[in-house]
Amino acid sequence: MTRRGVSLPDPAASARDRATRTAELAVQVDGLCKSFGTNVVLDGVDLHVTEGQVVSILGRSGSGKSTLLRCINLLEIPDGGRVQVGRHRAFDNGHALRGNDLVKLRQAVGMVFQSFHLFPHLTAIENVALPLMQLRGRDVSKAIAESLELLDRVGLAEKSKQAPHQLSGGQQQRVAIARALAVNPKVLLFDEPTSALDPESTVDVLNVMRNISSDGMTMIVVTHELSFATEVSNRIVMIDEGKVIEDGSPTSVSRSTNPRTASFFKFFDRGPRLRRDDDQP
Ligand SMILES: Nc1ncnc2c1ncn2[C@@H]1O[C@H](COP(=O)(O)OP(=O)(O)OP(=O)(O)O)[C@@H](O)[C@H]1O
Repeated sequence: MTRRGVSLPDPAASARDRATRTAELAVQVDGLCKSFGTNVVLDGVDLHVTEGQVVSILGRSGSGKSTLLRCINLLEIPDGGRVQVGRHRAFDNGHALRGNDLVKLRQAVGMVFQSFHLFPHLTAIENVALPLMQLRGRDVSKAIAESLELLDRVGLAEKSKQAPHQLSGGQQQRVAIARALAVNPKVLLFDEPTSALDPESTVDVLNVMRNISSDGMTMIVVTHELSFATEVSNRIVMIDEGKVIEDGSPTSVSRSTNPRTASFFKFFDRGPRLRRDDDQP
């Protein structure tokens, strides 16, 4: 496989240092419960994420990973527990934010989906400019200038005038990441951002995510990419049957003797390796 990607510093170390220095909680989830009918999906999940941390959420299919993400930005309304993002009390004491408070929460929490969710009738730059105009009050020329900078950040400035159907899946996902960054979120949630991509596009997208993490962005990433989980994130949380069964450093979790964790790591291939500074060209 071609290993194409940008050469980057070690973001895990810098993000970890920053997190240790500030130790401010960006996301606080306590006792989160969510059921769909009789299907208990989240059963008392706790997750505290400090600013600058990159947390990978791992677990078998159907274990509740996406539901956890979707409860953080209230795409799903929890049944119980507490969710706080920065100063936004998303869900507390049975009450979920609504109206303008919900809009503000959604600005604080960017989300990147598996299937990109770009507007098909808009160009790449228009997709990124839209939230800048609608949510951050930029005029057209300023929104376009900022969008170009964001597209440059994900390596796509030269594709700014292309429509989504003229871009590869990996390029579309990078536009989606630029768009998520446009609202200047406090935290970015990624729901299996590379599951629909070929290995080469996967490396491109993971390298962009690594870049963003090295800039200090707080990230919670549902992924099956063990390379990302072990090489980029500071922390791995494993969910199994709606409960957190592991929460620790990539090294400690990947060496866990818990049979369910061990079989998970054995089952999944480590995936495409990300390129580091010391890689040979
Ligand atoms: N809106 C919904 N209505 C009913 N059931 C749902 C809904 N969303 C999720 N579920 C169920 O909740 C369970 C957990 O789903 P979830 O998508 O959170 O799992 P996951 O760990 O992200 O899985 P995967 O890795 O396959 O994406 C599954 O049994 C799923 O069918």
